[in-house]
Amino acid sequence: MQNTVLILDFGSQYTQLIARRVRELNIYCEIHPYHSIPENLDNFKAVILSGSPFSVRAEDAPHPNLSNIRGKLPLLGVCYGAQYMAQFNGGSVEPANLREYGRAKLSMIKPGEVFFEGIPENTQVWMSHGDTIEKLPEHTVRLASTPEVLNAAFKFEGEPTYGIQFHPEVYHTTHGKQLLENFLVKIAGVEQAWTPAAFVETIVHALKEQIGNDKVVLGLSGGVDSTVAATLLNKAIGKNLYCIFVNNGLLRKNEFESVLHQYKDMGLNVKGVDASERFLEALKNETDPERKRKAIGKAFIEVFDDEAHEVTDVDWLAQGTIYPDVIESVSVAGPSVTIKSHHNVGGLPDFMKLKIVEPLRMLFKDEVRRVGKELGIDPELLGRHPFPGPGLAIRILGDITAEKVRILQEVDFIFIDGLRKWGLYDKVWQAGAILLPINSVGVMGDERTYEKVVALRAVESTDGMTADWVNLPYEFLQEVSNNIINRVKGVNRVVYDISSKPPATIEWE
Ligand SMILES: Nc1ncnc2c1ncn2[C@@H]1O[C@H](COP(=O)(O)OP(=O)(O)OP(=O)(O)O)[C@@H](O)[C@H]1O
Ligand SMILES: O=c1[nH]c(=O)c2[nH+]cn([C@@H]3O[C@H](COP(=O)(O)O)[C@@H](O)[C@H]3O)c2[nH]1
Ligand SMILES: NC(=O)CC[C@H](N)C(=O)O
Ligand SMILES: [Mg+2]
Repeated sequence: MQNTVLILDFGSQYTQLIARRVRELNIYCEIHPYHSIPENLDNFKAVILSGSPFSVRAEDAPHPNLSNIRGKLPLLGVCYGAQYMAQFNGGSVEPANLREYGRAKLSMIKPGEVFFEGIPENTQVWMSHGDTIEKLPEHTVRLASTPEVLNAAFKFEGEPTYGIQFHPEVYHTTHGKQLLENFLVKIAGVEQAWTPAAFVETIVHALKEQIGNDKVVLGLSGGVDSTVAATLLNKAIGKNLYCIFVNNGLLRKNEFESVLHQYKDMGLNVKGVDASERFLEALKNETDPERKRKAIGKAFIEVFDDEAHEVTDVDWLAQGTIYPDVIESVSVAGPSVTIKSHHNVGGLPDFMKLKIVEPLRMLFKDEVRRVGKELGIDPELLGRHPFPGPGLAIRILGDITAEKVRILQEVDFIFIDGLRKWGLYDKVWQAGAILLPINSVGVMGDERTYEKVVALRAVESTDGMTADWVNLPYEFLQEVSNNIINRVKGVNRVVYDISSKPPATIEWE
C-alpha cells in the first residue's frame, strides 16, 4: 500500500484506537511493535509513536532506535512517545505530582501553528499519564499547556517532529481527529486515498498475484467476514475459489437454505453440505458447555476436511481473519504469544497444512462492512447480528435433541422476525432465544400444561466484550411472548433476560 502511516506500538491500550482514527481519515496505516521497525520505510509517509504502560525512566522501558525516522519523516509522539523524545534529547521526564487520568483543557495554544489549526483554546483533551515532561529539550517550542501540564504539546524547531502529552485518539479529546488530520494531511501531506473502492482494487490485484492459477478453499459461515473474503476472492480468481458451507443443524430456521441460495445468486462457487445428523450424533447426551463446543469443533474439522479433499490439488485455505485478531497476535508482548503450532504436528487434518490467504487481515470490522457494501453485498447480510459458531447448541441448556433444536428455531424465528418488523433489529447488537432445561406449569384452554420455558436475550454492545440488555418496548415483548406461546408447541412460558455483561455473559453457556 502506498501512502501509509506507520504506528509504532509501545503497548498502549489505545494503540488500536490511533489506527481507527487514522483510517477514519481515509488514510491507510499499519501498527508495528516498537522492536521491529520495518527496514524499508519507502512506503511510509508519517510515523506516530503510541503511548505505553512503561515509564521512560524505567530501566527496561522500550528504547527503539529512531535514527531512520526522526527528521526524515514527519513524526508525532503521543504520551509515552512524546516523553520518549523529550527524555532522550536532553529534556527531562519526572513523576508527576499527581497521576492524571481524565479530561483536561488546553488553556494555552500557541497561535498560528498549523498543528492546532481549527482547534479552539480550552478544547477538551484526554490525559492518561503518571509522568510529566518537566523540561523540554533544546531547539523545541512549546505549543500547548493545560493548567496541570505545562508541556502538553511541543515541536522540534526546523523539522516536522511533534510531541503531545494527551491522547488525540480517544473520543473525549474533542478535536483529536482534527489534530491528527492537521498532522497527517496538512503537515505530512499524506493523501486521503484509503477508500473501500481503493482497497478492493488493490487487494483483488494482490490476490491475483499471490494465488495465480492455484485453487483455494474457504469455509463460508453466513457471517460477514467469510462472505466478504469470499466475494473478494471470487473477483480475483473466480471458479478457482471453492466455498464450503456446512449445515451443522444448529443454524437459525431456514438459514442454511436461504443463505446458500443467496451465495449462489452472488455467483460464488459454493457447495452446501448438510451434516446435521453428524453433529447431532456428536452432541448426543452431551450437557457440558465446553464439551459441546469441543464436539462441534471436532465434527466441523472432520466435515471440512472430507469436503476439502473432494477438491483436487488445493493449495490454499482462505480465512476471514480481521485486523483486531492480527494486532492481538503481533502485540508488543512479542512473537511468543502468536505461535499457534499448527505445523509439524502429527494427525492434523490436511486442510490445516495448506497455505493461508487472509484478504481482510488489515481491516477493522466496520471497514469489512464498508468493503462489503462497495462489493454490492446485500445490506441485510452485512448487518446481520453476530451468531456463535456452535450455534443453537449453546442456547439449548443441557442435552441436545432434534426436537429441542426445532422448538428453539421456531422461538428464535418469531423473536428475530418481530425485531425486524418493529424496526428494532438494527438497534440491537445481538439477539436470540435460549431454551431452558426446565418445565413449568401453565394453563391453556382449561387444561394443565407442563412445558418448556424460553428466555429472550437482546443486548447492546460494540465488540461483545461488555454488553447491556436492551430496554425493548413492553408492547413488543407482549406481542412476541403471545406469538411464541400460541404458536410453538412445547413452550408455555417466556422470560426476558435483564442481566448485563459483566457479570453475566451474552450466551448462557
Ligand atoms: N457453517 C460453516 N460452514 C463452513 N465454514 C464455517 C462455518 N462456520 C464457520 N466457518 C468458518 O470458520 C470461520 C470462523 O467462524 P466464526 O463464526 O468463529 O468466525 P467469524 O469471525 O464470526 O467470521 P464470519 O463473520 O465469517 O462468521 C469462518 O470465518 C468460516 O470460514
Ligand atoms: O464463535 C463463537 N464460538 C463460541 O463458542 C462462542 N461463545 C460465545 N460466542 C459469541 O461471543 C460473544 C460474547 O459471548 P459471551 O458473552 O457469551 O462470552 C457473543 O457474540 C457470543 O454469541 C461465541 N462465538
Ligand atoms: N499513556 C501513556 O503513554 C503513559 C506513559 C507513561 N507510562 C506515564 O505514565 O506517563
Ligand atoms: Mg461467525
